[in-house]
Amino acid sequence: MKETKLTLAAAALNQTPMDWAGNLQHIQTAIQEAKRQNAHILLLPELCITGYGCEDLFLSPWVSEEAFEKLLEVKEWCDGITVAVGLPVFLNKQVYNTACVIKNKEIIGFTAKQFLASDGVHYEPRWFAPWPANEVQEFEMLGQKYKIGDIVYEEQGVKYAFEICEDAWRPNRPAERHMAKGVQLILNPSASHFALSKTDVRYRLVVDASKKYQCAYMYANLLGNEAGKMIYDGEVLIAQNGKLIRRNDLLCFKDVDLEYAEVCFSANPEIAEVIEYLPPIDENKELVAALSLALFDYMRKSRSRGFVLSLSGGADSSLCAVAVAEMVRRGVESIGLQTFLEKALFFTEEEVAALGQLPKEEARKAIVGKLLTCAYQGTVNSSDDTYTSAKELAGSIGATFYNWTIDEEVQGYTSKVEHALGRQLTWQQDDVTLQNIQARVRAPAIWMLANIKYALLLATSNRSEASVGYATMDGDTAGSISPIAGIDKAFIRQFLIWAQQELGYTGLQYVNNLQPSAELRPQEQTQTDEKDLMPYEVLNQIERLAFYDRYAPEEVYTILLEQQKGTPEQLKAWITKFYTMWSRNQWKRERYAPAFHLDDYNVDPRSWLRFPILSGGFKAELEKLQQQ
Ligand SMILES: Nc1ncnc2c1ncn2[C@@H]1O[C@H](COP(=O)(O)OP(=O)(O)OC[C@H]2O[C@@H]([n+]3cccc(C(=O)O)c3)[C@H](O)[C@@H]2O)[C@@H](O)[C@H]1O
Ligand SMILES: Nc1ncnc2c1ncn2[C@@H]1O[C@H](COP(=O)(O)OP(=O)(O)OP(=O)(O)O)[C@@H](O)[C@H]1O
Ligand SMILES: NC(=O)CC[C@H](N)C(=O)O
Repeated sequence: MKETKLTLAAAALNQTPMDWAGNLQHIQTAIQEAKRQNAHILLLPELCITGYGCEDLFLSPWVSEEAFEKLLEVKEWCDGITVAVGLPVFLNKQVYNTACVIKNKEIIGFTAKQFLASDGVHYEPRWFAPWPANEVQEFEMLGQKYKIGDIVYEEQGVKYAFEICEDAWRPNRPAERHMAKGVQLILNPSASHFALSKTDVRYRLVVDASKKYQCAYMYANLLGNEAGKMIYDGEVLIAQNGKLIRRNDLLCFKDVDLEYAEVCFSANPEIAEVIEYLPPIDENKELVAALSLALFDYMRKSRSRGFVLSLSGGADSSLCAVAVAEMVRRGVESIGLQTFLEKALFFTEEEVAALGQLPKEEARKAIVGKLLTCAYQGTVNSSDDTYTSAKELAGSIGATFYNWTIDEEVQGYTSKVEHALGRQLTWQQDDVTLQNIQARVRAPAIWMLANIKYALLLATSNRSEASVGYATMDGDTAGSISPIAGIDKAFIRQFLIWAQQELGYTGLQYVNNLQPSAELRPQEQTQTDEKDLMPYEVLNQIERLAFYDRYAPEEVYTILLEQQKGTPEQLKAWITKFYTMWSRNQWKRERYAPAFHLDDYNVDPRSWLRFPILSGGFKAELEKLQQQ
């Protein structure tokens, strides 16, 4: 085999479904950059012309037709370079998820995805048809004939072929067959959603495949919060024969993040620059990077002017506040102050100039002050501790902070209802009602601030309380996005300690000394979440065993008993409480504000976990459990 050297480039793109102009702009920028680096081949992410998250729009033939028109525009930018670009193709009344190869302004083929992603957050079989292995067909579009299917391409004698995202995740992956066809380079355009620690799986899929199939392997993922819920880390990998050659910094705030490398193809290729060491995964760092990029993209793509938050000084709302502060810190670090403010879309030229004059730290706080408005809304049941926590945290990050009480409004509603019923409401008889009215009365004023500021109202729900419906509907669930609803409470609490110590958020010292409490009952009752529910650690374990590992209630009990998580009686009581509350509160999970997918699973019925709203509530299974 004669030696050939090719410069390979791959770019992560921050796309948006159906933002034709924006998506094409990023594709053009990537092509220009790849040409500047004299790249022979440029790989772009899966479905990057339309965006990956177009949902049922993929079923409308006109969307594929429009994408084809855009492809013809992209083609014209590809002089002297080969570019792989993703789009849906409507053919024989079906839609195929394809990567189109354009070589020197000529379309030379479409590779169609063979394995459709259908687990967790993915629903591809609803829109696309899988392409059969080894099959190549011809089709006609706008008077031209094209090849589509399982194609092997060639660049200067180097044979290459594709695995499109999920293709690489299956045992019978196309790479198994590519080898026999003499393929030396595999391209993988992906839309692989972010989840904690997932990069490690991708690394192994790519690097191990390059070893197993003795080939070069290039991978390009989407970047950013594309369509609202899923976040993409923009991972770019280039590997050869089991060695990693290139990998970028994940979750950056750029529109286009391109990496390139010269790769030698021969019987025994010399691999010059090898990355020997990748730092170990730190899930806290991953979380803050994903959360802050997701918030920034959501804000600018929804054309909102920042965020409003009902800040209780407790863990959940404190995390939301820190996430916005980190959005500013990481964003400015990633793309610079000027670009960050321009991308935010609503800062005036004068503001940008004035902020540019300030010392770094001051500028950051001033930006947070514009982007985050918080209010502490106390009642007679609130403590000085939570007030101090909220005020100090807001002050330390520069957020705008208001403080008012809601006792008058609570009293107003309570008196009206008491008058109508002809009796007083009491904590003995009306506990939940008297709690919920406080949570509900916090909603209207905070919504007012959101309306005044044209800002997004952050709902602070976490996954643990979503599982058991431990929240007041239209009260503390009020909001337009729920950034942390995918993360469990135990993770949130350890994260805040880490953020205080490692990221320097000294304002978190107060919340880190508090026990989570709703503060909805009179203070002498010392309400805590864990007294109302069960230890969060146990709640999280039951949730995971029940809905991630999919065990039956009895099996969950046996596992927790073996792990000595409680006495038999305690465990039976907690498991019964969990399943009962889980079933009763599915309707609430249907009504949460859009949530980011961050952990390896979530409980959102619109993305990861579907469950009936009305059900038997595990009655028979829980009765059986009691007899154990
Ligand atoms: N299947 C179904 N479909 C539709 N609606 C259904 C339903 N099942 C019950 N409902 C309705 O749900 C309503 C009850 O729901 P909702 O009013 O939200 O209230 P509910 O779930 O009864 O109580 C809220 C719980 O959350 C706790 N909480 C509240 C606020 C903040 C915090 C905190 O941690 O800070 C904790 C509070 O201590 C209490 O235990 C009832 O009116 C009932 O009719
Ligand atoms: N005194 C308060 N002032 C402003 N908002 C409040 C107040 N009390 C509760 N809230 C709102 O209700 C939400 C739900 O309360 P919850 O207790 O679940 O969360 P938290 O207070 O942030 O954290 P923790 O549960 O750890 O105390 C809060 O995140 C906050 O948005
Ligand atoms: N777009 C895809 O095919 C994504 C599926 C793949 N299993 C992933 O999560 O990365």
